Amino acid sequence: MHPTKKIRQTDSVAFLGPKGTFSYECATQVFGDAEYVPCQSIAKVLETVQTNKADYGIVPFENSTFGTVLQTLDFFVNTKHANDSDQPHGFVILDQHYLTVHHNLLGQDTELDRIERVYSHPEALGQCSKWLDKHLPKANRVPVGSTAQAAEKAKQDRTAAGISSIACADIFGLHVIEKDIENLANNTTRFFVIGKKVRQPTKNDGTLVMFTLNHDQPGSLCDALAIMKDHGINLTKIDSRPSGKGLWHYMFFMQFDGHMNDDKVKLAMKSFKPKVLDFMIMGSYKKQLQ
Ligand SMILES: O=C(O)C(=O)C[C@]1(C(=O)O)C=C[C@@H](O)C=C1
Repeated sequence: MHPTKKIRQTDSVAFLGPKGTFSYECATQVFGDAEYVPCQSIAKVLETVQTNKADYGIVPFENSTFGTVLQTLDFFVNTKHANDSDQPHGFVILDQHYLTVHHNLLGQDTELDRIERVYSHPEALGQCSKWLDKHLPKANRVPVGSTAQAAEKAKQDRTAAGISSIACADIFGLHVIEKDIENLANNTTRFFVIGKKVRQPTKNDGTLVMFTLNHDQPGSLCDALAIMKDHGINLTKIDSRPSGKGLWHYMFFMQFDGHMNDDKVKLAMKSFKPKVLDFMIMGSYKKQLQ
């Protein structure tokens, strides 16, 4: 059983809606019976947990084909510090879940020639770019809030199609024009489970932190990363996004092995923090096989 399934049945889970999205599929795999709260955007999912309107939230973090989900990172960047806390105001990452993602072209009309536009979430359009280039090179690619919103749009327009989960064909009463149109057959999205409380260490965990740096000081990133090496902590992913603090100024995201409450990690963070600015621990989660 997945560790997160220990929740009470009355707990509520915010997800990128409506029902039929991959976020919904992931949420039901993780939480089973729960009260589900559909949200219009990834930012709204996080805000819903932040403002206590749901106990948990599910957000996509990265995809094996198209990379990091920028909408999620950018919400993290804008998260405010709560007093002097190392943790962002209102939520922590407490678990993760991998979902195999198969995309399908859905529409009212099954003739490819008549499709003038294709709706989907920007991540899904990216994950299906090769199929679209080959089979629908002239169709406009229109980004919408989620893959299920794409199916909703396709239901309103005979000359459009949506890239969505297979479940959306039944939910919205659409034909499956083409199945499995993702660039890579093993297309997988990694989701974070967001909540209020950090989980206990399991001896096989990962942690995500974010920070900025003094960009004028040569070697400041190198000096910070050297601390992790010195403490024998393995780094597993680094991202950067505009920090919002000025032109060409960045927020760095660093993922590494270990739990924020492990003594080894605590010691490393004590030395790491003075080397960086705006440091925040986003959370720790059990590492899993995909
Ligand atoms: O639109 C959806 O179905 C979502 O749940 C969002 C999302 C994403 O943002 O990555 C989730 C999984 C897939 O990678 C495609 C889209």
